[in-house]
Amino acid sequence: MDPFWHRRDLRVTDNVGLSAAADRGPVVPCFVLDDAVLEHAGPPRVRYLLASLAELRDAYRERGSDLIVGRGDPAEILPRLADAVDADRVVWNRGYSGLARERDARVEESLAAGDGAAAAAPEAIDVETYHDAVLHDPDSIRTNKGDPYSVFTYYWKKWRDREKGAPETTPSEETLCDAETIADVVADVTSDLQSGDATIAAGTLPTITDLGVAEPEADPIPAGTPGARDRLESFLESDIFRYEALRDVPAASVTSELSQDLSFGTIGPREVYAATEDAMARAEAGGADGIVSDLEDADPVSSVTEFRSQLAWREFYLQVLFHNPETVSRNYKTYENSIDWREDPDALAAWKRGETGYPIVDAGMRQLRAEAFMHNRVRMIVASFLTKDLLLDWRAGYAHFREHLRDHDTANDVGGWQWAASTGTDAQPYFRIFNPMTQGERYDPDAEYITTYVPELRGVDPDPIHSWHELDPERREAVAPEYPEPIVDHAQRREEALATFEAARGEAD
Ligand SMILES: Cc1cc2nc3c(=O)[nH]c(=O)nc-3n(C[C@H](O)[C@H](O)[C@H](O)COP(=O)(O)OP(=O)(O)OC[C@H]3O[C@@H](n4cnc5c(N)ncnc54)[C@H](O)[C@@H]3O)c2cc1C
Repeated sequence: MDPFWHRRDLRVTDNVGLSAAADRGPVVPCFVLDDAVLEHAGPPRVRYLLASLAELRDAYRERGSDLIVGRGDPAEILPRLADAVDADRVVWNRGYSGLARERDARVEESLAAGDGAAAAAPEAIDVETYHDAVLHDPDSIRTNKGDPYSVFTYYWKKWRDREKGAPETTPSEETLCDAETIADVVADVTSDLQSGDATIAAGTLPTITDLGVAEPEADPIPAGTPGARDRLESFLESDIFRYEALRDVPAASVTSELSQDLSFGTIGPREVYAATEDAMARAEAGGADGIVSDLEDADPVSSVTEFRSQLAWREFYLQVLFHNPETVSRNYKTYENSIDWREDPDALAAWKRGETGYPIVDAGMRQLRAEAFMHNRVRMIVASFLTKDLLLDWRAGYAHFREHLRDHDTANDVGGWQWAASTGTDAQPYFRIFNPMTQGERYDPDAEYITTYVPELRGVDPDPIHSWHELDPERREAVAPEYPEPIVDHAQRREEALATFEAARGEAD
C-alpha cells in the first residue's frame, strides 16, 4: 500500500499521480493541513479548501475508501504514515513555487532517512512525483536556444501546437485502500504521533474556526469537483463562444470562473482542455453560430482559441515563477535605479475600501470584498491605479489580493501584479498608463458593473459616472452626494508616474 499525498490536486478524476499510484494499488489517500502553508492563505481560500476537501473525502467514501487528513508538518506525518502501511514509496504531484519545492525537498529527505520508522533499522522510502497541474510542464517549453520563455506570444505558439494528454482515468474501488483499513492505519499512526503537535484523522475535517481563521465576508461558492464541473458545463453551453467578444466586459460575466478550481486542482487541466476540443468541434460545425448572431464579427472558433490562450497564460506565468522563484517578492525586470514607490497609508486604505472616487476602481475593489473574486479587466485597472496613479508598491496590492481572492494563485497573482506595475516579464510598458475613466467608459459603458457594486451611484446616468473626475464639487453633490471625490488627479499622477519610471530607468534630468 502506498500513500498518495494530495496537495493542489483535490480530485480523484484526471489526476496523473493518483492514477499512477492506483495502477499498482491499493492507494492510501491523504492530505496534510500544514500551518506553514495556511499562514499564506486568506479566509476565502481556506474556506474553499475545507469545502473541497469534504468533497474529496466524499468521493473516496463513495468508492469504499476514505481520506486521511493530517494536521502538522508533512515531513513528520508522511514518514509515519508510510511506515504504518509498509509503503515502498509515497506518490504526489509536483508543486512549482519556491515554497512548495522547498517543502517537498524536506519531506523527501525525511522519507529517505526513514524518519517515521518504528523499527530500530529505518528503511528509506522512495518518492515518486508527477506533472499534473499543467498540460505542459514548466521545463518542457523552451526557446530554440533552450532558455525559458519570457515573451508570451512565442511561448503560446509552442504551447498551442503541442499535443495535449487526454484526461486520466479515475481509480476504481479495487485500487483504493478500504475505509476499515484506513481507520486502523489512522489509529496506528495516532498512537505514534502522540508526543508531537501533529494529528491525523480518517475523514474528519476541522472547521475554519478550528484553524484560527476568520469567516470570510464573501458568500461561498460550490466547491470541489462537483462545483468545478458545474461551472465548466455552464461555460460550455454558450459563454465559451461569446468569450472573445465579451471577455473584457465585466457586466457580461462570460468568463468561466474556474480560476479557484484550476488553482486548487478541483478540476484537471486535461479535462478542461478536452472540453474545449468538444466546443471547438461544435464551433467548426457551425453549431454555435446562433449563439453569437447578436455580436458583430464574433467567431466561435477563434473564441475557443482565445479561451485556450488564457489556459496558456496560466502555464506561462507558472513557468516564469518556476524558473524565477524569487519574483514572488522581487521585480522580474531590473531597472537601473530602484523605483521610488510612495508611502501613503491613507491612499492604500481608500483603495482597499473601494473609496478612491474612481468608479470602476471602486467597483472592482468592492467586488473583491463581496465575492472574493474580481473580473480580469478590472483586476488590470485596479492594479494599474495602485501602481501608477497612487504610485504604491505592487507588493502591497499583491498582499491584499492574496488575503481576499478565493482564486489567489502565486504564479498568476505575481504575474498579474508585475504586469500592471511594468516590473514583470512581458509586462505593460511603463509609459502605457491606463486611464481609469476611459477604461470604465469603454468596458462598462452603461455603468452596469459599476452600479452593481457601488450603491451610491445607482440611478445616476453613465455620463456623470464616467466623467466623475471632471465634475465640479456642486455637481457631484447634486448627482451622488454619498460617493467620494477622486483622491488623486489622474492627469497629474500620470505625469508623476512617467517621471518616477524615467528616474528608475536612469533617464531623469
Ligand atoms: C493584478 C492581477 C492579479 C491576478 N491574480 C490572479 C490570481 O491570484 N489567480 C488567478 O488564477 N488569476 C489571477 N489573475 C488572472 C485573471 O484575472 C484570472 O485568472 C481570471 O480573472 C479568473 O477568472 P476566470 O476563471 O473566469 O478566467 P477565464 O477568463 O475563464 O480564464 C480561464 C482560466 O485561465 C487562467 N487565466 C485567465 N486569465 C489569466 C491571466 N491573465 N493570467 C494567468 N492566467 C489566466 C485562469 O486559470 C482562468 O481560470 C490576475 C490578474 C491580474 C491583472
